[in-house]
Amino acid sequence: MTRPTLQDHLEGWSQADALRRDVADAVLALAGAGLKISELLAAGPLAGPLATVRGYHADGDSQKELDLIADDLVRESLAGTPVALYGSEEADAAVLLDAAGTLAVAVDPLDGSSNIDSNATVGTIFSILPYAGADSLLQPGRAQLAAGFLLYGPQTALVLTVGVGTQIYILDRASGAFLLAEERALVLPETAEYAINASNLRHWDIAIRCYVEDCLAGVDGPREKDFNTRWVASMVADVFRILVRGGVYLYPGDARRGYGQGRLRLVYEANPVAFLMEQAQGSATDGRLPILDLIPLSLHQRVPLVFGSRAEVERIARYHRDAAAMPERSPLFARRGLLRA
Ligand SMILES: O=P(O)(O)OC[C@H]1O[C@](O)(COP(=O)(O)O)[C@@H](O)[C@@H]1O
Ligand SMILES: [Mg+2]
Ligand SMILES: [Mg+2]
Repeated sequence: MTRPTLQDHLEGWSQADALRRDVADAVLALAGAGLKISELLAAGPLAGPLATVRGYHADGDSQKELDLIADDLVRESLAGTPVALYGSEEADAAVLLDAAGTLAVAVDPLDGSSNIDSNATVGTIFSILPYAGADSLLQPGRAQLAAGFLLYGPQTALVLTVGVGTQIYILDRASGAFLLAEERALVLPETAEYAINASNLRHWDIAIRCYVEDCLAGVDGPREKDFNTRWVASMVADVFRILVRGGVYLYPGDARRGYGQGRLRLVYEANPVAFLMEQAQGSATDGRLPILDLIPLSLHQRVPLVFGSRAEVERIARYHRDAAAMPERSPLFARRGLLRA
């Protein structure tokens, strides 16, 4: 079976449309950077001290050696493409690459960087917007022209949307090309799997506690079915799993200092993932509004994030909107509660 390459697929989509061709150029450049990052990760310690902490963001998050190398590789790959503005999770401000360019690109060069030295899956997330001046990266997620991520696992994958479904490509190492593996990824609407860092349980608000409590109660609780937990601590790996077999991912705001709006960044992480989810018939919310409708106020703004199978995302949003929707409030379930504060 001959599979289309990423390049074939993008050429078929862009045809003679100038802006689409620019998007295709940017995506191919990002794929090229991804190939280099995947080679570094495959070599691990043989490629140097990739997990060594080299600095800190203003909000206290550490920057590892590979965070910085990946940022350089991505920025270099975009030079010479039609990208005007490059914003990176690793830099305070966006940089102008080419004032004549048509695109603005926001990148999380390495997502899941706490996993670098554990030989677990990490990735590179990107969001492509039309360039409209210095504040281009503050457009709402609905304005995205394309979004996706590279995943560095047993397979190196590229998950992409240009607004026509969500595609999955796998790197063919022999040719160096990304080959189409799934033309229309679809997130199952229902699931019995959820992903959350449960060590933060005591800091969650009542809606999140109630949701997780319902799942943990399994067949004996109000959901009347058993759930399974999955948490990779690499959002990209959780996104990929949800695309192939459903599930829901939660990184809510919590009561820890600096975590009122959760951990994930709207521009670099939540918007591209929300676009991929919606294009795969999943959904993404901050607990109240669809992520793609939010208007970013600053480049590094964090946002509570819940995405995945539609029925679960909708349930969690309902718990936030309407306390009465939480089964925990029912006197019957209250007697069985596992996690009561
Ligand atoms: O360590 P925690 O709090 O469980 O957070 C893990 C989450 O943080 C992230 O690693 C954030 O991304 P970065 O590695 O780019 O900072 C997500 O990929 C992951 O789901
Ligand atoms: Mg990240
Ligand atoms: Mg990162």
